[in-house]
Order: sequence, then structure tokens, then C-alpha cells
Amino acid sequence: MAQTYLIVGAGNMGGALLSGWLKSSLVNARNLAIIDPNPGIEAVYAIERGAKHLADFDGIPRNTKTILLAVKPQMFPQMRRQLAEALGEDVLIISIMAGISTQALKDAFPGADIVRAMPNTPAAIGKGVTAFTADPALKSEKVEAIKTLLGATGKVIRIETDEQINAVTAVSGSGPAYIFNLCEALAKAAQSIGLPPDVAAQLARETIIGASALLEASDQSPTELREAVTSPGGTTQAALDVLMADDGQGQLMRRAVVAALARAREFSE
Ligand SMILES: NC(=O)c1ccc[n+]([C@@H]2O[C@H](COP(=O)([O-])OP(=O)(O)OC[C@H]3O[C@@H](n4cnc5c(N)ncnc54)[C@H](OP(=O)(O)O)[C@@H]3O)[C@@H](O)[C@H]2O)c1
Ligand code: PRO
Repeated sequence: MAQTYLIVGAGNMGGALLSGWLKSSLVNARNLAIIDPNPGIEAVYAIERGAKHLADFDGIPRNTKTILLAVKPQMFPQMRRQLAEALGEDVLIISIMAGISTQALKDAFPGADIVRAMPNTPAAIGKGVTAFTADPALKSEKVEAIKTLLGATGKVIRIETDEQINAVTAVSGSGPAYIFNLCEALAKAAQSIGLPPDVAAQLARETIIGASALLEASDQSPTELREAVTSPGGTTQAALDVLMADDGQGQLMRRAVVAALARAREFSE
């Protein structure tokens, strides 16, 4: 009999992952169970196609073997005991909750295989990147199965330590927001030098889309691609002198990821 895959928290990220599983036919909707008082659009789609929408942990099917934890980290302390009591043996817990450490998950689910993973929102269109960490002693077949599940939404990278997942959270987990904010900032700057708001927004958006697509399609490094835009003594160089100054974008980005890392660590306390 096929196992049941349980999603606890089917909002933005839980929904993106379950959608990837369905689209790649890794999981059939009838083998999914969802616990979420307010499921997102992807989960509603799955429920319409046969996924079980459970009101509480008591209804968890006995053959549930894989559990994706995708609630906000602040929710975890209040649900962990009840969830652990409702699960059977030999389960795999995949947590994508920011900052909840592998040790905290091991304490909550003794005996379970624990995977801590960090996806990002481009997962919703199969363009995500997910880093994960798992017990080094985990059998290679299980690791491959985990990579396949996480890889349904994009690239997968295995990393060594739990603390590195907090760093991943600060870089690629939160990273899409940094790029969207760059888009906002470029549009505002465009307006400030005289462009109409709709033109400014369109130029900023298409520049980021085009540059990202070029980065994906090209064999060149970001440095080489930047240099290809930059004529010596030209306009780009004038802008980069500001952005690449000691107190420029590099320093700002460092401060941003350090702040995100500190916040992830607070969830672990
Ligand atoms: N968004 C990202 O970019 C991202 C990236 C990587 C990892 N993560 C992690 O993914 C997790 C979910 O983030 P998200 O952005 O997907 O949040 P989200 O969209 O708010 O999804 C969380 C879902 O959990 C539901 N929920 C609340 N209480 C619940 C309960 N007791 N049992 C089951 N479900 C419950 C929420 O319902 P309500 O809306 O009614 O509260 C919501 O639908 C977080 O731990 C976050 O750290 C997020
Ligand atoms: N979104 C989650 C947060 O903001 C985790 C990474 C991206 O906490």
C-alpha cells in the first residue's frame, strides 16, 4: 500500500512543494494529507483532486511516513507534542521552518529520520534552490528519495551542518526578497531622475528579469557579465563606483544577511 505524505502547513512554501510533487507525479493527490486551517490555492487544488484535508492530528492516516513541516516557526512549540503522539514509527520529518534546529526536531520526534531543508519561493515555478542537511548515517537510498522530493521544485544542495542551514536561510531562503526589493529600489530611483512611475516600474522589472535570464543562459560568471556592461570611464562605471564603494552594496548585503542569520538563530533559542 502506498504511503501517505502529510503536509502540516500548506501556505506559500508548503503549497509550492506539494504542487511540485503533484506536477512531477512523485506523489498522487490521493496519497496526500493536509493539515492547515486555511490551506493555500495549491493545497485546495490537491484537496479537490483527492487529498485528505484533516481537521486535526487525530485523523492522520496510520500509513503516514513522510511529514513536511511548513508552518511558521512560532507555531512549532505549541504543536510538536500532539503531532509526535499522532505519528507512527519509521517516519521521515522534513522541516522547512526557519531557525528550528535539527536538535529541536530530534527532541520532538525521537526515532524519526530528520531532514532540515530550506527552499525559496521560486520553488513555486520549479526555479527554487533548496539546501538540506540530514544525518550522515542515513542510508543512501533514503537520501536519494529526499533529494528527489526536494528537487521537484528546483535545484538541491546537501550541506554539512545544521548551523549552515541558518546561513542558507539568510542567503537563498530570504534572498528572493532582496532581489524584489532591488527591483523596488531601482524603480524608485528611476522615478527620482524623471521617469514616469509606470515606465520606471517596467524598466526595473524587465532589467531584473533580463539580467537573471542572461545569468542563467550564459557560461560567464556574474563578474564577467558585469564587466561586459561596463565601458571604461562610462556611465555604468560611474554607478558602480557608488555601489562597489567600501560602504556600498557589498557592505549593505553583509549587514542584511547577518541580520537574517541572527533572526534565524533566535528561533533556535
Ligand atoms: N516563504 C518563504 O520564502 C519561505 C522560504 C523557506 C522556508 N520558509 C518556511 O516555511 C514555513 C511556512 O512559511 P510560508 O511563507 O509558507 O507561511 P504561510 O504562507 O503563512 O503558510 C503557513 C500555513 O500554515 C497554516 N497554519 C497555521 N497554523 C497551523 C496549524 N496549527 N496547523 C497547520 N497549519 C497551520 C497557516 O494558516 P493561516 O494563514 O491561517 O495562519 C498557513 O496556511 C515557515 O516556517 C518559513 O520559515 C518560508
Ligand atoms: N521566509 C522565511 C522568513 O522570512 C524564511 C526564509 C524566507 O522567515
